Amino acid sequence: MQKLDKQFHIHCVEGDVGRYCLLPGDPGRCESIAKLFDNPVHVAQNREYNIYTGTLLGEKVSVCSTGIGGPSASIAMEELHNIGADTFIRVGTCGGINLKVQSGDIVVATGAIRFEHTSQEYAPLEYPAVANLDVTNALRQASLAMGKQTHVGVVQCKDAFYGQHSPAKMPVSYELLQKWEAWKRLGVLASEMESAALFVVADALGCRCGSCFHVIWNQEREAAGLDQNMSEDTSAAVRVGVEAMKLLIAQDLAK
Ligand SMILES: O=P(O)(O)O[C@H]1O[C@H](CO)[C@@H](O)[C@H]1O
Ligand SMILES: O=c1cc[nH]c(=O)[nH]1
Repeated sequence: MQKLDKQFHIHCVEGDVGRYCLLPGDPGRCESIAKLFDNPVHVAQNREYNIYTGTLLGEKVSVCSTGIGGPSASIAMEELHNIGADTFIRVGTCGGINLKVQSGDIVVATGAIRFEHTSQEYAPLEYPAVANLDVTNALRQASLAMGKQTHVGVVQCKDAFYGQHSPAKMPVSYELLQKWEAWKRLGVLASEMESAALFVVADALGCRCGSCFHVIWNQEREAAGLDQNMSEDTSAAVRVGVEAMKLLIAQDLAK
């Protein structure tokens, strides 16, 4: 596929997006991210891909939703990269695993467990899904500056949302329950669905990618009788992602 061609899924051409891209899963989260850009314009919408472009610190920045899971997230990153993007921040939601992670907190991923399959079509399982250090540091700095309770560490990715939430009813419960116990003992912070694929695809393409998340709930805290809180307000994570992107742009401009 030619670089200048309209990209098959995201329906964008070169010039439509910036080198800096925010990647929420939910198409409905794009508008709230774009509202924090200067001069945002709605560029395209096709399938789960909703795209706006504006500027931050005078540099062109875009937001493109990825939909749910590694397959559609990898397509978004590939096609955005085809038309010039090379720096990505996923702004997602997650469910806490570690007991210290509470509803409404922010999680910043240093790496992601590859319990999904998209990344295996890019790299063997021995290869780790690691976030870019500069992006991760910017996300941590932005979240702490906002006074948010911030947890930095490993997240778990999977393909089946209900494999996380109803593992006992799955025919492969023996595997899901045993591995979940391992994630807990290893101190894994939270579970989500796209970062493992995004981190590995970013490495394959020579791009930078990091992730921050709004914690919706924590099923382990609930099971331990600690709380049953749930929060769907992603506005803080959105601001963390945008502020971190500004930090990266400022660093790049200073080079
Ligand atoms: O809120 P988003 O960014 O979609 O992220 C999380 O929410 C979805 C599941 O509800 C998965 O995509 C998961 O990774
Ligand atoms: O529990 C959760 C919440 C958001 N996303 C997930 O994948 N799991």
